[in-house]
Amino acid sequence: MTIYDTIVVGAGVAGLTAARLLSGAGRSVLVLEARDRVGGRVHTQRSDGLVTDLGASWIHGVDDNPLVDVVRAFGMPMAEFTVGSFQPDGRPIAYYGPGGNRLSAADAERFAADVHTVDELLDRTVATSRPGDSYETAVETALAGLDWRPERVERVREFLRHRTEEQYGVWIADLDAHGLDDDQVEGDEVVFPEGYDRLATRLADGLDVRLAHVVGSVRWSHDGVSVTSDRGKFRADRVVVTVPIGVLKSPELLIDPPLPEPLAGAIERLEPNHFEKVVLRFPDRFWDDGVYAIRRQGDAGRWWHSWYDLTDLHGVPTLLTFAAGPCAEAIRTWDDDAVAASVLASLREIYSDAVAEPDHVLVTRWRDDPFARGSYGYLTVGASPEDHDLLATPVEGVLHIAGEVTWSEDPATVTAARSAPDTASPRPSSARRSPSAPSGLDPEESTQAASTWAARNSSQVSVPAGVSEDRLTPAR
Ligand SMILES: Cc1cc2nc3c(=O)[nH]c(=O)nc-3n(C[C@H](O)[C@H](O)[C@H](O)COP(=O)(O)OP(=O)(O)OC[C@H]3O[C@@H](n4cnc5c(N)ncnc54)[C@H](O)[C@@H]3O)c2cc1C
Repeated sequence: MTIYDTIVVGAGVAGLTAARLLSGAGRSVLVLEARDRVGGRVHTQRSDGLVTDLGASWIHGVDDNPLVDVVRAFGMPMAEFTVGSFQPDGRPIAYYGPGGNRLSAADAERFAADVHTVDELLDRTVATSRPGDSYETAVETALAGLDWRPERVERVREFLRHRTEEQYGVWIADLDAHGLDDDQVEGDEVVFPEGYDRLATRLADGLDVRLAHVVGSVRWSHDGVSVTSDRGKFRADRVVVTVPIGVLKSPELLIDPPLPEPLAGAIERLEPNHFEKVVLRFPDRFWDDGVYAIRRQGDAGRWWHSWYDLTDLHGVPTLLTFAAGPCAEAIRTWDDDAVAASVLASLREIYSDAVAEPDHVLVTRWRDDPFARGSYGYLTVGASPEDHDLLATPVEGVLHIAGEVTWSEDPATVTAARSAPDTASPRPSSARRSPSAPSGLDPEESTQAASTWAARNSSQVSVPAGVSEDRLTPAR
């Protein structure tokens, strides 16, 4: 039986990056992937000539983002769409008030200013929160200090609730006070008109990836690892496990002996969320021109409050909305028609009869996907951002958990999945972006691996002329 240097479990962005770093450093690497495709939660549907990202769409901030170097090297065109992090302003947004009328520009500006005021207060209440405080507690503490009339406070409260749901797919009282600590966007946000999946297919180039291999157990000792899939058993000196937090928590993947502390505690405190996309394509546009998003305030927007205009990106009239947190939990058992009917009823409260029946509706089901079991991880009340780092603690130099949920600077993102395999041990915050090692590599080898990574990307990938800033064209 071949004994590999490293087996990587999972061919998402984290697993493929880890495999490239290691094989670039001369290691023999085998990647085992349960699905019949690479990319994991980066998944693009191509049908009827349309390109739809069903998982990740955005890079949430291109400044100083290592992922941007990779997508540029791969020649992936990007389009600016700076609205993916639930900003209250910055780009044109059509706000509809509780009564269903569009807010004037001045009212929308006043509302956005209120959100910024509370955000500043919130920074302080989060920083001084006690262990065990929820994000809701921090928000209520910030709001309690205001002498505004109740209606004005309520608009900001509901905005922060919706932001928690869209950013982390969880009800505000179930997220730790520090659950949005990483929520800063540096620079423009971009999306991928030709599909985000190109990143994964390019990363997989030249790697030994075995698709349709569902790993059921990882047995490890000082002597190495034995990984059993439904298509056979494989051996290696070490293993990098990049499956999502929902899979790590499930009994479907056995790690034997069980993960020790501090990893076990971190897994307990992190949870997979409820967050799904609903994409609707219409025969004609009926919504406001020249806006990135439409937002609804008041009780009517309890579930469906934000729609993103993807028309220019998709080439046909298209709106994207999210089922997040309690809404996503509630619609889990609904069929797509019922979900569409609910979304359309909300749109009709704004645009009445102008809302046509959609030609096409797409509802994702990541929470029920056995190889995702949620869209990404969040910090339960009592958890700490450090839990992400603790989960990346190498186990006896043999086993390393990597993936989105093990990176505390930008967890829940493709950026995190790209960065997590760089590290071998918990990092002080100041050193989080410095390249360190995948499991089992010492710092010197790590630097080598990182340079090999860079060299491979520049020598093996032909970068078409003009790819860089000038491909950052607006999506609209
Ligand atoms: C709806 C949605 C929207 C999102 N939006 C954004 C966004 O706009 N921007 C952003 O940056 N991020 C976004 N994300 C998050 C982003 O997609 C993830 O953080 C990132 O792709 C995770 O990469 P990963 O490699 O860590 O995990 P994955 O991509 O999940 O890779 C893990 C791999 O392990 C495989 N696997 C699981 N179980 C087994 C097993 N038993 N045996 C073998 N293989 C197994 C899986 O099939 C998968 O391929 C979104 C995610 C979703 C679902």
